[in-house]
Amino acid sequence: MSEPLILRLVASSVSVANMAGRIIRDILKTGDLGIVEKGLNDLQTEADRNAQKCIVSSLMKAFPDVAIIGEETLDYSDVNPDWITMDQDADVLKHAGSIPDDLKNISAKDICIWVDPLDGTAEFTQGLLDHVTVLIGIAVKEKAVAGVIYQPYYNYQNGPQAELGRTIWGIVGLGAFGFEQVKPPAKERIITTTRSHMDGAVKGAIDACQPTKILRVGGAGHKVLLLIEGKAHAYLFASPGCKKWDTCAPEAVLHAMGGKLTDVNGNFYQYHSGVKLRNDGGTLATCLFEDHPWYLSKMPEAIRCTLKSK
Ligand SMILES: Nc1ncnc2c1ncn2[C@@H]1O[C@H](COP(=O)(O)O)[C@@H](OP(=O)(O)O)[C@H]1O
Ligand SMILES: [Mg+2]
Ligand SMILES: [Mg+2]
Ligand SMILES: [Mg+2]
Repeated sequence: MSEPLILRLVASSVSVANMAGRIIRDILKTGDLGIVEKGLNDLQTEADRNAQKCIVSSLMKAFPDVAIIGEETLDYSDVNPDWITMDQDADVLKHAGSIPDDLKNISAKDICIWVDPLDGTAEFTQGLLDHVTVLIGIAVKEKAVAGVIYQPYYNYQNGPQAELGRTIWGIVGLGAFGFEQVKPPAKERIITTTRSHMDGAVKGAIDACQPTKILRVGGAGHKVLLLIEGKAHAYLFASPGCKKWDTCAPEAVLHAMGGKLTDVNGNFYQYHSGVKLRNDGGTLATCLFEDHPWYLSKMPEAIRCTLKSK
C-alpha cells in the first residue's frame, strides 16, 4: 500500500524544493538576475520565476487533483522538462507509521499547496543569500498542517568548498526536522522583523514590546528559522505586507515544533484555496507557544484596530 497522502505531499515537496534551490543557485551564477519590478518595493527575478515553474509543474504532475497557488503569475507552457521531478524524499516517507490520526485520511479536494518559490527576493538581489528560502506550505481545509523550508545558501559563509543548502520540514502533530531546536536565551527579548518593509506601525508595535535586541532580516521563512533555532523570541510584523504563501509553510513548521503564529489580534490565518491572499492582520509569531499571549497583550490598540483581518 502506498504511504499516506500527507506524507507523499511532503516528500515530494522536499525533493522539489531542493531542485528549486539548485535552480536559484544556477541563476545567481549566471550573474544576470532578470529583475522585474512588480510594484513598490516588490521585486521578482528569473530565479523566482524558474523556481516556481519547477515546483508548480512538478507538484501538478504528481498531484493533479490538488489546488496549488504560487506567488508569481506565470505562463507554464515553456517549462524546461529537466525541472520536473517526481522524486519523493525517502527520509520523509520513513515516518509513515507516525502520522497523526486527523491527517491519515485527508482528501485531495481539501488540500491547498502554497508556494513561495523564493522568499526574501529583495535580500537575494542584494547578496544577503542566507535570508533566502523556498517555501512550500500544505493546508488541509483552512489549516496549515505541513511545511517545507529549504534554505539554498545555508553554509555559504564557510567558503566555496562548503556544501550548500538545508531542508527543514514539519507536520503538525508529528514534529519538525532538519534543525537543532534550541530555546531562546531566558533573560533577553529578541524580536526579528522586516529589513526591507519597515514603517511606523511595524516600529511602534516592536517598541511596545521593549525588546533587548531587534534582528532586521529578510523573508518570512528566514525569520521563522531564527525562532525555531532559538536566535529570536518573537517575529513581529505589524503590516499587511505578507501573503498566504509567505506564512503557510513557516506557520506549519513552527506549530509542529511548539511555537505559534497568528495575526496581531491573535487570530489564526486560514489557508483554503478561496481565501484572500493578503495577510491583513499582520504577523505575530513566537518560538514558544506560551510566550504568545504576552506579546499579544502589548500590541497597541490603534495597531490592533488598523490590522483587523478582513
Ligand atoms: N509591503 C510589501 N509589499 C510587498 N511584499 C511584501 C511587503 N511586505 C512584506 N512583503 C513580502 O513578505 C515577505 C517577507 O517580507 P520581509 O522580508 O520584508 O519581512 C517577502 O516575500 P518575497 O520576498 O517572497 O516577496 C516580501 O516581499
Ligand atoms: Mg515571500
Ligand atoms: Mg517570493
Ligand atoms: Mg515576492
